[in-house]
Parts: sequence; structure tokens; C-alpha cells
Amino acid sequence: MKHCVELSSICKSFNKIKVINDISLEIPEGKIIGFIGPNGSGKSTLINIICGLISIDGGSGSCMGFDISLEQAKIKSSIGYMTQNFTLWESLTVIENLKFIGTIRGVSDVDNKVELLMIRLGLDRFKNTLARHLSGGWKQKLSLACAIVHSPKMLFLDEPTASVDPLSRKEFWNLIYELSAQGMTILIVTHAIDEIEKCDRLFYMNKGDLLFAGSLSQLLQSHSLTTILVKGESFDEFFTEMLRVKKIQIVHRDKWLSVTGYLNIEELKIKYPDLVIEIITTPLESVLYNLSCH
Ligand SMILES: Nc1ncnc2c1ncn2[C@@H]1O[C@H](COP(=O)(O)OP(=O)(O)OP(=O)(O)O)[C@@H](O)[C@H]1O
Repeated sequence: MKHCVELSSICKSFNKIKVINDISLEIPEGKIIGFIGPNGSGKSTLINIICGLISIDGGSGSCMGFDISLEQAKIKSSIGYMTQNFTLWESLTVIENLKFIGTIRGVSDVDNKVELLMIRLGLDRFKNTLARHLSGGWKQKLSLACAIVHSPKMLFLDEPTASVDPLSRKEFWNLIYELSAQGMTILIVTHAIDEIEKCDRLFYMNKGDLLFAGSLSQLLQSHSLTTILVKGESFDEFFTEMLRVKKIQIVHRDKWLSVTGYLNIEELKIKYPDLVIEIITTPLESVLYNLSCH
């Protein structure tokens, strides 16, 4: 499998505070990659490093085959970048925004390419509308169009759906799948559980460390957390005991209880023989919560 990003022992500090701590990783080509982790864990900083936007203090790396410390201009011309702020020229129309960015990006036959892109993303019906008059969802699509007008091989999306409605999010993800099917590598920063579940590969960061790299199923299996559903006669007694146990998550719903933690099921079965204890897949939220406690 070819890699479009390779990082080796990357370190970065701001004002003597370590923000990226000895991170090495490889990103396979053509996949949808999720960068996840709590606020302030270093996701955006690492992405900016990969894109050649900020310098590193130690380590080495490449993006699209170009050195992140020496060939920043080449990296910038071969990638697309979209942030949650949808950086658009508000007083230009949709078509003017696209042609402007396309021209800056050195796109040949820009008029034709912009027309095709607008049709592909459904933006053609708003081509003469000022960007500031677009709804949040359409601003997001225009921002995506601007990020891919030069047909990059890799696209970076930093929380692109944080401020749009569920339907726009769904449509946005259909476009992501379409771009991915055409061979584009997509790296997305997100906090949304449903979006994390859509990624082919995940990188979980916490306090500047890379704590996990792998698929969703590997992430779910990587923690020996257990989730059980419990119901039965001694339910109240069991519930009271669970409330006293530290580091477990409890969801109480009328006649049943869901408990996630490092549980000794055999012991519980002996202590509460009448309870029906069903082991279910640990929810992703629980695994992420557990990782963030490291
Ligand atoms: N230019 C900067 N100067 C000083 N500190 C910075 C700078 N950029 C980021 N930081 C600090 O680096 C740490 C990591 O920030 P970063 O934005 O990379 O995290 P993040 O995981 O992307 O967070 P979020 O999910 O909130 O966007 C934070 O403590 C942040 O305050």
C-alpha cells in the first residue's frame, strides 16, 4: 500500500510547551482518514505541519512525496484545505469565488473547470449569488468546491460540518464518498461520532501524543472495556452498588441498565444470580472517553 503522508518522530512546541510529542505515522493513499481527540490535543497543529504551513522542532516527514520542511510550496499546490470557518470572499458571487481561487491556483481552462465543478456540487443554480447570501450548507459546499478546484490528490478537512444542519452534513458526506471513490485521500478532523464511524482509518491524539492508529473495529477491540445490559429482580441493589464504583459509565433506563467499564462479569453473576446480564459491543463514546482519561 502506498503512503501519501509519512511522519517520523515529529516534535513541536509553542512557547516551550510541547504540543506534538514524538509522533510517527503513515497515511495510506485513497482512504478516508479521521483525526480525532479532545480539544487542544494537537490535531490542527499536526495537520498544519503535514501541509507545510508550520515548521517543526524535530523529526522529518513528507506529504505527497514532498519534504514537509523543504518543499512546502509543492505540498500546498498538491493538496486542498478546508476549515470550519469557510474562508470565502463574501462580496463575490459563487462563480467569482471559484474563478478567483482557480486562477490563483494556476488551473488551466479555469472557466470550463469551474462550470463542471458547480454542476457536480449542485452550485450552478446559485452561480450569480453573493457568497454572503448563501445558507450555511451552501457556503460549506462552495468552500469545498474552492478547496478542490485545482483537483488535489489529498484533501484536508478541519471540522467541516461543525456548523451545518444534518441534511447538509449528509449531502457533504455523499460528496466525500464520491471524491474518495475517485481516488482522493481525505483527512478529516471531527468530533462527531457518526462521522468517526465513517472513516476507514483513525488517528486518536491526546495531549500531543498519538495514542491509537487503526480501523474503527481495531479501536473498539483495543480496549478491554466491557458493556453489559442488566435487568432482573435485584436490579435496584445492583444499581446502587454500581453508583459507588469509580471509572464506570452507567446509563439508567427505567427497567434496565447499561454499564461500561473494566467489569468482572463472572463475579457479578455469582453475586446477583437472578440478574440477566447481556454483554453488548462497547459503544464508541465509551472507548473515546476512556482514551481521553489517559
Ligand atoms: N500558534 C500557536 N501558538 C501558541 N500555542 C498554540 C498555537 N497553535 C496551537 N497552540 C496550542 O497548541 C495546543 C494544540 O492545539 P491544536 O489547535 O493543535 O489542538 P486541536 O486538537 O486541533 O484542538 P481543537 O479540537 O480544539 O481544534 C493547544 O494547547 C493550543 O493552545
